[in-house]
Amino acid sequence: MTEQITVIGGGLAGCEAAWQAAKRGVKVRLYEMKPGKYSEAHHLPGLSELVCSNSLRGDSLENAVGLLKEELRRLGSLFMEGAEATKVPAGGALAVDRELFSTYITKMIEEHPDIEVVREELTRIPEEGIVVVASGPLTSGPLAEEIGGLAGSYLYFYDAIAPIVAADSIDYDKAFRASRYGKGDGDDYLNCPMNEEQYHHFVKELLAAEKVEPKSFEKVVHFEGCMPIEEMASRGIETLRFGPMKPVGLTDPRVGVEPYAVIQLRQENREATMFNLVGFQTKLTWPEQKRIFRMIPGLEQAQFLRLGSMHRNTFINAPQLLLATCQLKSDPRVLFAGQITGVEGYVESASSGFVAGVNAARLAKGEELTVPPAETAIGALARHITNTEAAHFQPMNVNYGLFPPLPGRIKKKEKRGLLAQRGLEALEAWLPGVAG
Ligand SMILES: Cc1cc2nc3c(=O)[nH]c(=O)nc-3n(C[C@H](O)[C@H](O)[C@H](O)COP(=O)(O)OP(=O)(O)OC[C@H]3O[C@@H](n4cnc5c(N)ncnc54)[C@H](O)[C@@H]3O)c2cc1C
Repeated sequence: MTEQITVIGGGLAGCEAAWQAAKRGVKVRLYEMKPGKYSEAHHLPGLSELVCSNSLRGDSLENAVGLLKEELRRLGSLFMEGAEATKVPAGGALAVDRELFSTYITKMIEEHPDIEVVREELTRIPEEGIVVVASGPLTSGPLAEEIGGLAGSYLYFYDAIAPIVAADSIDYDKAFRASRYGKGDGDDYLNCPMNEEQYHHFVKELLAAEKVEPKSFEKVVHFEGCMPIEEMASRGIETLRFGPMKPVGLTDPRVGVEPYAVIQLRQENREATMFNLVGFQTKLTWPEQKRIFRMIPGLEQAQFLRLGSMHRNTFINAPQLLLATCQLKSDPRVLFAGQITGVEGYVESASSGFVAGVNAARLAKGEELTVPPAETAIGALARHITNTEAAHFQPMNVNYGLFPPLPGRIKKKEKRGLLAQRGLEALEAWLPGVAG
């Protein structure tokens, strides 16, 4: 019986999987190719790097991602421990200082006596032993080829990243502090207001701006939750005003009314020296980004610390290839976790890493593998990854349709509260002692 496992990739899923397996008394060898080799989207040398937004999204128990986070908290997830320790103000959302977050997780993993971190690119899946593949959407080329061979094929779609500006380059006479409907501390975001004329001019310029074109042989498929801003704008003049530029619930205190449209800036680090443009992921060329985004009131003199970009995302056809335990049907000693399974999002990736870590440990110890209960958000996610082809394109929300039916005549919000309660009871039954 092997009591050692290999994890490939020290991202959100890989670190959570390694942590959970080690917590269960199994030795882990974790391979991470940074800092020797970086993907196009990774920049920090540490583990568990958040590549785009620094937000882990809503923290309320009334939405799927909030439920997932609460379950992870109760399950003793390292991801949530790191997030709590490094959070920054973000209204009703949970956002973190990405450098502190990565530093925190790296330290915890590196100092764990049962985890050995090997800073090397793995180009092949080891032929023996239990392996968790968590190399992410930007899995390095040779390994992606190998996974393609093993899994029959792999797929891809495109993702885009939002720009970050320096706080001291923002014009605070124009930008105002407020969070939507006064959530959080009520002033967690900076908001750049636009009037109707400015908005129309901005959309027109955005549509005409030069974009980075994909290579001719590449078919560009975007994930809806990470749609480039210019792509959204092309769907209709009002689309942005009902999307990332929505003014609802954001009153400009200087005039006492909601602006016609708003660009929100979210604090990026603890020192509040950087802000990201919320929802402004883009594939405009770099000079065009500077030109167009400096049209935003308050950002005329903006200094860009990071510009937006677009990346290919690799994933396997999980519904066809994986069991809900995260195991590869054709070779059950190999488990997959994180975005390479087609699931999308930081919290979702960490959640799937949690399930893979628990199951890899069980496999190493000769125990029976399980899927978290269907009443839980983490259980729904595991089923969602493997049951639905559509998982690749709508995974930001756990599919509530997968939960068992509840008694009729309950309002939606109450239903979700009830699910949370039932979910916690089910969690306790799954991993006794964790949900108390
Ligand atoms: C461009 C982009 C923007 C995104 N924006 C958001 C967002 O705003 N919000 C959100 O919730 N989610 C976002 N996501 C999704 C989110 O990043 C991922 O879901 C999450 O980071 C994936 O976690 P992971 O552990 O699967 O992969 P990662 O966090 O990418 O970790 C994989 C790790 O494996 C390493 N690695 C790769 N190949 C090898 C190899 N051969 N050998 C050794 N190590 C290797 C990499 O260096 C990396 O550290 C975005 C993804 C991308 C690509």
